Amino acid sequence: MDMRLNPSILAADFANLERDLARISSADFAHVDIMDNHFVPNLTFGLGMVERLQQVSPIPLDVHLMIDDPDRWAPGYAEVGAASVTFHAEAATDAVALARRLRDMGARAGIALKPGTPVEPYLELLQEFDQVLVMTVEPGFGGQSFIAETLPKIELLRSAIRRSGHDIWLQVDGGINEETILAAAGAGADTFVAGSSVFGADHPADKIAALRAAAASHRH
Ligand SMILES: O=C(CO)[C@@H](O)[C@H](O)COP(=O)(O)O
Ligand SMILES: [Fe+2]
Repeated sequence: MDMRLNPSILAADFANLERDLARISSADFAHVDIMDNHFVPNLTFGLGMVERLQQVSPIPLDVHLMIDDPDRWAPGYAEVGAASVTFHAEAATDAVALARRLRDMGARAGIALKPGTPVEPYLELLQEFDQVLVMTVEPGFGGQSFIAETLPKIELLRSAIRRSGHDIWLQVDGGINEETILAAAGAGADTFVAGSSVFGADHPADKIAALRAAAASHRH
């Protein structure tokens, strides 16, 4: 099974994003957290910033929308060239229609679930998505601790993805470090977002390699 390691630039230096994107060029995607101060109690940046990051990033962008009304706003991120656009199930009015629209625009379509959101309603719809993001912290802030109670949801999704026969990426986001990545990989995650553990390291490239090696050692 392929795996991906996506550093979150939420933990980068916002005054030096081009420099920090260069520091993670050995990663698969740069994870970009969009927060609107409504869906989550924090605010980051929006479409204009993503358009510019897209122009200077050495690796493709994995956009995570923590915003209200993604049905209206998500296609704009596909339009500026984000490789993947993930919106929250709790915020979308018509998740399937939105995912189809994102795919038509050439982006990978992702659906995200907060720690307390059950996955069962989505298990029959998995083929509509290219990736599913299981939040392993409450969305809104970096630097929180991994919530181990999310592991059964990851296991359930891994089984359902396997049954579906589709190549759907299973992403975890929040509190991922060299210890917690073992549990997430063991439960079946194959795509790992890590913010503070990568950018808090003296050498982000070495941390990316260490996280990859840890995940590979516990591959499902
Ligand atoms: O979406 C989010 C937070 O809501 C994440 O992408 C964070 O940026 C992850 O940060 P760490 O927990 O790895 O510090
Ligand atoms: Fe995120």
